[in-house]
Amino acid sequence: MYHLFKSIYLHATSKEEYSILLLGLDNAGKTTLLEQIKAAYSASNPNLRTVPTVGQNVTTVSLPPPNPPIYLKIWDVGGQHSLRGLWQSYYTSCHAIVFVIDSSDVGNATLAELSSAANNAGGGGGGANGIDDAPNHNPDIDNGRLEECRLVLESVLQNEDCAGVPILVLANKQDREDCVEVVRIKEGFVRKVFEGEKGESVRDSRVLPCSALTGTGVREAVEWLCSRVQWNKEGRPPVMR
Ligand SMILES: Nc1nc2c(ncn2[C@@H]2O[C@H](COP(=O)(O)OP(=O)(O)OP(=O)(O)O)[C@@H](O)[C@H]2O)c(=O)[nH]1
Ligand SMILES: [Mg+2]
Repeated sequence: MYHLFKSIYLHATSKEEYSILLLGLDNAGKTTLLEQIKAAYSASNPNLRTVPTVGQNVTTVSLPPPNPPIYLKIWDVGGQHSLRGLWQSYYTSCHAIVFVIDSSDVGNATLAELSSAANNAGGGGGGANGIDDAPNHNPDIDNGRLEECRLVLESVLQNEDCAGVPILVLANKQDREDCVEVVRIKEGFVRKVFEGEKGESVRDSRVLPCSALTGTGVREAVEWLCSRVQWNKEGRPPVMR
């Protein structure tokens, strides 16, 4: 009888916990985003004086009503080239991935040019390092780190440990005057990568604008994640805490 009551009590008082993995190139804004999420859900001030992450940062937030009573455990990992090999050790246990893009570092290309850069998937090795094959055919077009970003996003999508995991692409730094607007990142770049041969597996995805620095768009991002991890909970069950 004791055990029955204990299990009823534990069931009634425990909450689902989902792990969210923040990925993206170095300087994209992952740690700043983590700080804003932590601040938004714990009524504290964000520490926006970030330094490049070597290793990981992690924080757990509990969402207030009307959100469902769940925990999000958010993992922020370093995006520097030499650290990207560590990402895959997080894939099997994550419930969603946020891929953060610096919208001010994808160059000045038009929508059509962005698309053709995205279509340039080519046959190259395309590892997670983004330096092997970089076919930037037109020297007049400054693509910033778009090509590197494409290779890295493709390598995430291709990894079988990420199969079926919802992916939120955040077009970050939308507060900057020199940023590329979200529609261009979405239609000209991300959609092509997802529809390309290296991103072909069907998955739940969304592209949203945000500014991790000002906090704009951060709650919308968290709410999307919250709904999608729950929607996918048969595929990737939560941990009970
Ligand atoms: N203007 C602007 N700057 C931002 C924004 N988000 C981050 N930054 C700045 O971009 C720089 C890098 O931010 P981080 O959050 O440290 O970047 P990161 O992705 O964690 O970088 P790594 O740890 O090296 O992978 C910092 O100077 C931030 O202040 C944003 O939304 N707008
Ligand atoms: Mg960081």
